[in-house]
Amino acid sequence: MKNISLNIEKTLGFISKDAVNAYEAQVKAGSEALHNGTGKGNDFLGWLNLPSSISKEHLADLQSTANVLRENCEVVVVAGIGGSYLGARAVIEALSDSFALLKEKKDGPVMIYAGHNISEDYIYELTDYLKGKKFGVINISKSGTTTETALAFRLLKKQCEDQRGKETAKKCIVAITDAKKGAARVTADKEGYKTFIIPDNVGGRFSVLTPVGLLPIAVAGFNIEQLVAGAVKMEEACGLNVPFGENPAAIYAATRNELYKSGKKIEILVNYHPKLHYVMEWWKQLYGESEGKENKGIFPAAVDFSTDLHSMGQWIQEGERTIFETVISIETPNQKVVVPSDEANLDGLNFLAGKRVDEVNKMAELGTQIAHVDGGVPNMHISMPQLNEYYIGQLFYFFEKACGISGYLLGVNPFDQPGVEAYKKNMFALLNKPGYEEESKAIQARL
Ligand SMILES: O=P(O)(O)OC[C@H]1O[C@](O)(CO)[C@@H](O)[C@@H]1O
Repeated sequence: MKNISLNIEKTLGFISKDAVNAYEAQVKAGSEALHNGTGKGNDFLGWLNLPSSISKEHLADLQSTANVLRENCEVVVVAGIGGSYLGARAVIEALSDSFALLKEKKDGPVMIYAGHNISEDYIYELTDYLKGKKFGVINISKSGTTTETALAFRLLKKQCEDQRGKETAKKCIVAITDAKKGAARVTADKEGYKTFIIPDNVGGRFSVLTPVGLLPIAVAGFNIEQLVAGAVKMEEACGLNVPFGENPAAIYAATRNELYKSGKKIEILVNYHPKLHYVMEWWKQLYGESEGKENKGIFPAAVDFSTDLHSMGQWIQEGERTIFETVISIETPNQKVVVPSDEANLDGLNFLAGKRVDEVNKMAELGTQIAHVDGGVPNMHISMPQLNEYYIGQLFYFFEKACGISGYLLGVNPFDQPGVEAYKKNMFALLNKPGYEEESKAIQARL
């Protein structure tokens, strides 16, 4: 079976191959720091050997819990924010039929999301949609105290109990949280929910291969064994002893850092299949929270092409030359559609007749790559043989490993996120949360 592969050829007019290769020693030091646990944030390295340490029994436990939800729920709400929902959503949206929600016949529960915003309209519309429905909830929060998620869960728990009764609700609510602390743990223990633990040493954005990602993905009907198998494959392919030139995580980390050093401050992740939209969102959190600190770090952005070629395409082609692109390309689509011939040919598209739509998409991709490189945008290319669980598993681990190395190359702690506390502190002060009296006074004086 093939692996995902990385091609950096189209960055080499902007940075030299020698400059990339010159990172070899630094990358080795970074990888060793990860594997030996001697670098910054070394109490959050549980993700590193996670794929190969997932047991069959654990997967079976997840699958049987997923089956209970599948059997008892027509809708399952995944409540979580950031790393506590993006990985699951990334896989579920990438692998689901784009119109699954509109189809009468469903293969499993409808998967929807909550706890990732504080919009009153969203919460109203969600709870309204759930009225009269047999729904369940997967409540995901590592800290167990995240306001967005806790607020949504408070409403969903009540609605589930009111609609389905306490006993059924108990069967249809699952908590994924810390082993001991946090409000989500306290509630789950008190109510007797089935729970899964997020290991202490796995941060939210690295948690997709824990129950955080695996349970919702299994509930949606996707193959978590294959997802893990793909990640295991990349754990090997990006391992400590794999030579620099053959290690995709090492090369990606080195190339993006060299591009950054040369003035390319923004990395745009690109897809040509909108189903990958949430894979990009997952990646944005992974790199944004890991690297954006100490007044440095590449800004991770993302676009869906060719859609965004008709909006952001102008900026990318001719705006400030501080960007580079990383394209995720799917070699073979899962479906086949051929462009039909038309006798009148009023739209002038007969030159495409007989071709697969993917051939047109691939020429859009190639044409864009050439145009953007000509326009001063270095281009990295990640090739994914197919869109399935196995290759998404590979992609996840590849990006995680590269992120750890890249953060160390940049000289930051890739495993903390102190900056996200600032808004929370102000919000609590403004809402007069008990314990924030001093902050409340201080912030009121500034208004
Ligand atoms: O799982 P939790 O603790 O609710 O956190 C959710 C998200 O919030 C953050 O802690 C940022 O506030 C992320 O790092 C994390 O993925």
